[in-house]
Amino acid sequence: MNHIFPQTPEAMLALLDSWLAADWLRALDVAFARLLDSQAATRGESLSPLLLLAAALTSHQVGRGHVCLHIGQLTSQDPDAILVLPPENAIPEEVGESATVRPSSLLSAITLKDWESALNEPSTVGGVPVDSSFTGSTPLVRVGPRLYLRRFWTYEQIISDGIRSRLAVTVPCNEPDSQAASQLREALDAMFGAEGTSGSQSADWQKIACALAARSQFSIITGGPGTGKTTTVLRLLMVLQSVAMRDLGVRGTRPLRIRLAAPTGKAAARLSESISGSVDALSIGDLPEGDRLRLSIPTVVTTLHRLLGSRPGTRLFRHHAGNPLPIDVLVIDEASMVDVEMMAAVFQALPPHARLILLGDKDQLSSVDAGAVLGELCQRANEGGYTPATAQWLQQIAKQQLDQGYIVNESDSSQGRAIDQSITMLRKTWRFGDNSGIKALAELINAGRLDAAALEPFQGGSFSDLAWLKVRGSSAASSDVISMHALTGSPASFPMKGSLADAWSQDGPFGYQHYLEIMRKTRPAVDAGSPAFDDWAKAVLEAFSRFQVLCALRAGPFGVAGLNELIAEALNTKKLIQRNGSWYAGRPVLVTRNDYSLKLMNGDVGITLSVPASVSAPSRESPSTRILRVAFPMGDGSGGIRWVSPSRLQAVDTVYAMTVHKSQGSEFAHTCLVLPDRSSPVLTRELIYTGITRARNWFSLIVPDEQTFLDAARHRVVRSSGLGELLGLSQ
Ligand SMILES: Nc1ncnc2c1ncn2[C@@H]1O[C@H](COP(=O)(O)OP(=O)(O)OP(=O)(O)O)[C@@H](O)[C@H]1O
Repeated sequence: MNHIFPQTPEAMLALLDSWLAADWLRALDVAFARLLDSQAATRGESLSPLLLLAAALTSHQVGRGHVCLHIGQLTSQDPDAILVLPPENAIPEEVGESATVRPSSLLSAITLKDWESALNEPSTVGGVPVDSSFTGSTPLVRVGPRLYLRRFWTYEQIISDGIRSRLAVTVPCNEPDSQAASQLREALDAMFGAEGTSGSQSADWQKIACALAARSQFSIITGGPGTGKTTTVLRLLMVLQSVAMRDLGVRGTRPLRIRLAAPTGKAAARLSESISGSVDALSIGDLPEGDRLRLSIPTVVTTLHRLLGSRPGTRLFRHHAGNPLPIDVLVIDEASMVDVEMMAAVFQALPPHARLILLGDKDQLSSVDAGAVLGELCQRANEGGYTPATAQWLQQIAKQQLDQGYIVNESDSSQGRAIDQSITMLRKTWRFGDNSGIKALAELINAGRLDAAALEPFQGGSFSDLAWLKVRGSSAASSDVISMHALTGSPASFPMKGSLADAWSQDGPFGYQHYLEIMRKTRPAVDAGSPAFDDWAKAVLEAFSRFQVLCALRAGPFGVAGLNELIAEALNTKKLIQRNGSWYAGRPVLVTRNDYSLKLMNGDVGITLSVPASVSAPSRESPSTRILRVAFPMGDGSGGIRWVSPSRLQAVDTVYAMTVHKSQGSEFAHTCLVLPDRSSPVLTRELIYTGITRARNWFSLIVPDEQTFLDAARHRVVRSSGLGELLGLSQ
């Protein structure tokens, strides 16, 4: 240890306090170290300063999305980078070198052996081999180089046990000559055709996904935007239900009880809309169950919180191992947003026989809270990792021939694990045409093949759905470009030509002026009655959802606060809104905290409208008196509007600009991503990819500096966790 390393617990706690004062750590992180110190003192023990540091840093890493602290990395890599200390937004003058010691200086002489001996404290740290069942109650748990808060170690165990027990179930259709296999074959052929929907030339990954998911109690279907995840899961549910319905009448059988869920209200509403529109349109070939089959597929999608029965103010749910959900199949969409704690709660609430199907895009940003469950489980999805036995089964049941590159060599025991056999990556994009710039840019970023030359076609106007706007730092000229784009969507900056441009401009790309014009032009007469105002609100909300400005940061001119102000001011100047207070007609707001009494969820978007007093509730005011109310979609599949008084909204932000993190699970016809003028640890490949893939028809990028974009696209996020190792996916 070097001379600056604190030699006593008191000195270490004082150092942690200085990190807290400098805003490097959260109060929670330091309080945790203090708690361990005082617990040890009551036992008459004294903990080593290094252990106290480890405790605070483990809590710090959890706050940053990691499931654990990777001690090995602290000795082999730059600790400042691993811990992001000083934090990305630290102001150098305030936390100058003299004020605080950096982790790199503090830990420069600390070896792995030092860590191991400090953590060898059985009353505080439970040390366990990778998959032993640990029943101790120590506040920290160490598994090899990973140090966990016990709660988070437990979540990983629950998830891994839930997956492993489901993968271990032998399903009858696994045996190609069985009756179950022949029923599955028939149902798959009815839904996809004997050769699959891609024709006989290439593998139909959707049919493969259905077949693999049908033979496993746990499965994942991953893929980029528009690769058909929803379409595939719908067909899968039809296949599962059709097979289940054939057995009806056999004692004890009934149609499958299926539930669909998503992590946020927004994502749930989007899946619900997509499924409702698809069930009737789906061809079910000559399956004998006919319309009964369609009716047995739910179209209502609930949030995970609602499904599990969250209890406000607690971490507990109404459904858990002692009161499991009464279901047979659970589908979770947008699973990349589900953190370890919620995923563990799902596994606990599922009855042991229930099938779990996860859908999501493995390359998107991970959950806001700790964990990267989908990304970690899908780390080998690109390569396939199917065993020869799986490939042969797919050939017999789905009539799909896997390319050799996706099949592992059976002699390599580290490959072709059980979990690999239940994951399918959809590889063909159906939503975007071959000339789509959105698709090409997203693929380029994911492939990591990025340099200035590769960006040229995107900047040079080769794609009609993509606009690349360069601005110069935070100058007045930059502000003008951003405000103009936010107002109009700048159709002229999309390289559309001639009559195509005219046709397209009818339908976009729009900016915010569009929804404000709809608001002004289609406002019902004051005595039109509540249904007319509901319809008006729906039209305004729909128009608003056609465009969204996204950004990476919260603060600064290119962050949420700066952009919201810039855009609101520009709309005000153009008299599209009248900002005479914090609440005004046209103000769009984003709910930032669940509010169960108002039935509003974090992420819900509403628009402030001026309506007659009688619209939202019986009122003593004169019917002609106009008041401000915020219109939110009801979000229960009814298509209704919930009117809320602004004074009741405690946690909302204006949402002309939204962070990419908040936009997960949403999609907009025109998405504009504004990047800051300097690199930041927040700017990552996952963030850029998630931003681009929120766009359905048009994508515009506003970049002050091309290098910032390139740096971001090269910077990957790797969250520390042990789930992959527990399931044999990584060492
Ligand atoms: N096999 C297919 N043949 C023809 N069209 C398809 C096929 N699969 C999907 N599509 C179409 O592609 C579009 C995108 O499909 P879908 O919504 O299922 O994709 P997704 O991966 O769920 O999209 P998202 O990224 O929005 O979650 C839909 O219009 C769908 O009808």
